[in-house]
Amino acid sequence: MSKRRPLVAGNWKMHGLKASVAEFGRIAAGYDAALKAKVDLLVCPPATLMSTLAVAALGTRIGIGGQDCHAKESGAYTGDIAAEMIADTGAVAVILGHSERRADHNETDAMARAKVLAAWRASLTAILCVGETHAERDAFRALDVVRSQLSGSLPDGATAANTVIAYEPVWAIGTGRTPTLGDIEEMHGVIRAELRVRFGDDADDMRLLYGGSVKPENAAEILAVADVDGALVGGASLKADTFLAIARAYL
Ligand SMILES: O=C[C@H](O)COP(=O)(O)O
Repeated sequence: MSKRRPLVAGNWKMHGLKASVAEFGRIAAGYDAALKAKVDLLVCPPATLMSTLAVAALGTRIGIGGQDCHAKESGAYTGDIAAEMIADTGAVAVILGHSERRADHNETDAMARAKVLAAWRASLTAILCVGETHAERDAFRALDVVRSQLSGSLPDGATAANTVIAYEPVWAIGTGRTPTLGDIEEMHGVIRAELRVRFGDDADDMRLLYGGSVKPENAAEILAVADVDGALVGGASLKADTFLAIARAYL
């Protein structure tokens, strides 16, 4: 029997100033005993807020995560952040291979793979994102694209403790559009099957998140889909009310 505990993760992307610490406080205040019993929460703020939120999160059981890291431990890489630096703030996870990184920074599967290894080196959980574009789905290539992203960006050595996979169809991010529940189930089933081939029974304990326009209105039906173990939430994670409402779908 699977030991998967749901995870609702918020990706704040490039949103948030010092004033957002109060919003995090509202998330922490609303993460009550009933929610704590059912679902893990993770908040991934911009790098400028990571240390502050890691301190604010002490004692709340909410994890803090980064949104990207460099593959190297240190060096002359202006503007970059090492996984070790993320861990040093008190953060416990890092989002990697997000489609916005792939599109805006030309990140390849090989680069995402190197970053996953960096995250593990720093004892961070890697939240590895995969997902097809709309053109790829229209061309019936979505399953193959995601299989290929997984094989190219997920190194051997993945475990339920060090890795979370987030399926995020690129065309569903920030658009208000979502795949059908059947399409989400099919994709998550394929990802689980791929993980089983590589990692055996351990794959049954790995968490697979769905991401892309998750809101309070659609959370319950999406989170009830087989092999969906939580959500990676963008826009709706910026407000405590909507973020917590998504988590409450598990109550
Ligand atoms: O990482 C989060 C996703 O890109 C989803 O963003 P969204 O919830 O704003 O569609």
